[in-house]
Amino acid sequence: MTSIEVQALTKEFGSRRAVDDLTFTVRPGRVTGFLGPNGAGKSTTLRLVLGLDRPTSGTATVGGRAYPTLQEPLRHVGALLDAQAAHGSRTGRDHLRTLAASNRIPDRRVDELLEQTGLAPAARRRVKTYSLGMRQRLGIAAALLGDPAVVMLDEPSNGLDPEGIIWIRELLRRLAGEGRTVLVSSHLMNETASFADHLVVLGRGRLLADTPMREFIHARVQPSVRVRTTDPTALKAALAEHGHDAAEHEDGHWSVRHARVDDIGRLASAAGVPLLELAAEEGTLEQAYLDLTATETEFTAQPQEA
Ligand SMILES: Nc1ncnc2c1ncn2[C@@H]1O[C@H](COP(=O)(O)OP(=O)(O)OP(=O)(O)O)[C@@H](O)[C@H]1O
Repeated sequence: MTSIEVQALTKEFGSRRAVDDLTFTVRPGRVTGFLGPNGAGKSTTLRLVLGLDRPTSGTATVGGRAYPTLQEPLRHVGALLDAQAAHGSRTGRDHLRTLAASNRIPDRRVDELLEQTGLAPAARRRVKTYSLGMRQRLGIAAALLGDPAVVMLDEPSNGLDPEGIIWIRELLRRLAGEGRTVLVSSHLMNETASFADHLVVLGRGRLLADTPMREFIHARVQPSVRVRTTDPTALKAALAEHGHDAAEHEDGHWSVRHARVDDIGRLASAAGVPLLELAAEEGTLEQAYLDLTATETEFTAQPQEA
């Protein structure tokens, strides 16, 4: 089993600390969402893991080894960092073949990946004619060429159409289900919520959270019960009588905080309040993330140098 281990990792660019004493482990068999505002240090951390930058101090290893020491690295770690990186004058197929050859990966694997990523019809077109979404798919194909145990993707949904977004979600779930280590950075909270089991959250280069996604949400957002009725006065009275705190929304539904759906259902029924809708409302990742951003100083605006 191959984990990504980041240990006391620090990277300075001049006087700017992009990554600040980071320690975390990304484990196999689950999708880890990598979150944080612009400039938090996500891409720098991924680059350090891939040996594309040298740390100022600390280490980043994959399965206990530094990436540059891996032989035929595509067979161990697949990464998508920059979808624009492919050479525009090559065809998609040639781009993948070149990568495959340098890691002794057979050409048939290239054709498999072109099929899997939906690029087969465009395989013989030059990359410069590809849309952003197609380049993104090409980058994902490149990452998966060597059937790696570790997959790291920076904003993989970027530029994908709705069908592509569903495809990437299912792909990530499948890769984790196969026991691989999957680390995915994203700014899209709904997207991340749809595929991640675990979260690593950065703010100004520091670790703010390393926790299962459910715990991250539950620690910050109280679940509530959503209710709609034809008789708001009676509902309000019944809730107040039982000490429930309820808020009415513009569209006419009510949220009852810190409540269980069974209790509200029983209470409404006993009071003869007609219900049109009754549902448990789980907190969302977006709410939890915004709660964190509101409370952590690491999220406050970073002065940008000219
Ligand atoms: N090569 C570099 N030279 C100087 N500063 C850099 C360099 N690369 C990154 N930085 C700085 O390091 C900080 C972290 O940047 P990084 O790109 O890692 O953040 P990020 O979390 O990936 O952001 P985003 O969500 O916008 O992609 C930023 O302040 C950035 O300006």
